[in-house]
Amino acid sequence: MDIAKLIKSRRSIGAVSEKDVPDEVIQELLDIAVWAPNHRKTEPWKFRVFKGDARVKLGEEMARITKKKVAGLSEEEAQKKIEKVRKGPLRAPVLVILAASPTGKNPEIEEVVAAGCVLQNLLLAATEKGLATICRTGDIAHDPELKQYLKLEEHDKVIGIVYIGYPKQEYNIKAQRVPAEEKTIWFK
Ligand SMILES: Cc1cc2nc3c(=O)[nH]c(=O)nc-3n(C[C@H](O)[C@H](O)[C@H](O)COP(=O)(O)O)c2cc1C
Repeated sequence: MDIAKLIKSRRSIGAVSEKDVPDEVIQELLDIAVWAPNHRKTEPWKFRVFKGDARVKLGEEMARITKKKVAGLSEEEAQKKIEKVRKGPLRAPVLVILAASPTGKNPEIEEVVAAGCVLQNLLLAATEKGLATICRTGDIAHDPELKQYLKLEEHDKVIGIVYIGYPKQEYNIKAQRVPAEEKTIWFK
């Protein structure tokens, strides 16, 4: 697909079927995604892939962590929040958690940006293959305890949880962007 068309047609889509996305397809997407620019070739990113029952266990871990953080909410609100977090990972057959892993060789922002480029590569490569994706975060994504569960280092930063699956239907989602012109000053 023409690159401009691909970039503009990518949309965040959460509603996917339970149909499995083969491991080889996910591996191929990750192998494409890592072709991102990165200063001093530090390649400051890590992936954690969840499929099958590992998603259930991830949801349980997220619920366990969330339970500790619902002070101040009513019993009903707390329960609702915990259950939402528990079920979260079941919304797609595959979750790719992408983290930036700053190496100290570059300013941290540069390493985070490089991982952000990986994110966009991943989303576009998936779109090109007819897969639906959405990157989600929320408080839980940045929780230090979750990082441990994900076998990430303390200084690693979760960029997002990318939900990947086959779309339930064809979507024609209207989207728009503020023209770049409105955010640009040219110096000539
Ligand atoms: C780092 C990052 C985190 C995001 N977190 C969430 C999220 O927690 N929940 C959500 O619904 N969408 C999340 N999104 C997706 C945005 O909502 C989405 O990209 C935006 O609405 C624009 O829509 P589009 O992706 O279809 O162009 C996130 C996107 C990025 C890049």
